[in-house]
Amino acid sequence: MDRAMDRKSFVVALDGPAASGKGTLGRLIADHYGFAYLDTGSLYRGVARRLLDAGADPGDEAAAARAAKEFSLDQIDGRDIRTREVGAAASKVAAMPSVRAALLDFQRRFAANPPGGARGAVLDGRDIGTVVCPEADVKFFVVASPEVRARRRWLELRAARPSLTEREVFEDLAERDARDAARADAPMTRAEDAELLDTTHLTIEAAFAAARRVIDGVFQRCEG
Ligand SMILES: Nc1ncnc2c1ncn2[C@@H]1O[C@H](COP(=O)(O)OP(=O)(O)OP(=O)(O)O)[C@@H](O)[C@H]1O
Ligand SMILES: Nc1ccn([C@@H]2O[C@H](COP(=O)(O)O)[C@@H](O)[C@H]2O)c(=O)n1
Repeated sequence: MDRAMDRKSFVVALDGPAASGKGTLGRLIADHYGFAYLDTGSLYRGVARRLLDAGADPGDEAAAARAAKEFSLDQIDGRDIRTREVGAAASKVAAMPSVRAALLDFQRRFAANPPGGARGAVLDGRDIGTVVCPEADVKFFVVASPEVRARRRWLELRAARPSLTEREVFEDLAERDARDAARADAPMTRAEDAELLDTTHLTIEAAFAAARRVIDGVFQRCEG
């Protein structure tokens, strides 16, 4: 493993639709291999949160681009960016090329020079394997059925919002996924060289074990 990682930062890219399990896997992979982890969705959510807090329209591209240019991760410390409203607004600002351009450099720098001197980086999002890090060492496209994803996200959100129904979450995810896949700039799509990881019937531990097998296989090929 050491020789494989002597060189540049080792990059793991995780893409896929909402609530498929990318972030869960990303954190586990980063902990296991001692890599830095970046949830790139939090950048788009942070921009959206800022606009909503300022009473601005998330459809206002000039305001969104300004917020993206001024964005830094510490702006989201302690802020609730995991709400339905922020998720929906994030996918609107994420369709704007000027917003994506303003956030691209930060993501690429994180991958190439992971913070804390880590030897690798795990990034999860929608366009990591296709646009942000097309040269990533390992790419996954993580999926699960829409029903299973809606259930998982509903279980997560209902404590803060007991009136929320599973159907509403299902519809939110369907709308967001459709917008993310249809936009012209950096749409959500599986990179040709990405491993498809379907977590519909996998526990978190089983999905993590499947991801580790792929990553360990790449390490071994690098060493051999
Ligand atoms: N294999 C699994 N089995 C059961 N629950 C899971 C599994 N993977 C993830 N979860 C749960 O599903 C929810 C969504 O997972 P996670 O946040 O990792 O998805 P995500 O793809 O990163 O979503 P988003 O793109 O919206 O950030 C979480 O509550 C997580 O604990
Ligand atoms: N690389 C990325 C990451 C995210 N987005 C957009 O942000 C929205 C929220 O992301 P979550 O991962 O937190 O669900 C998502 O729906 C995308 O619109 C993106 O475009 N590119």
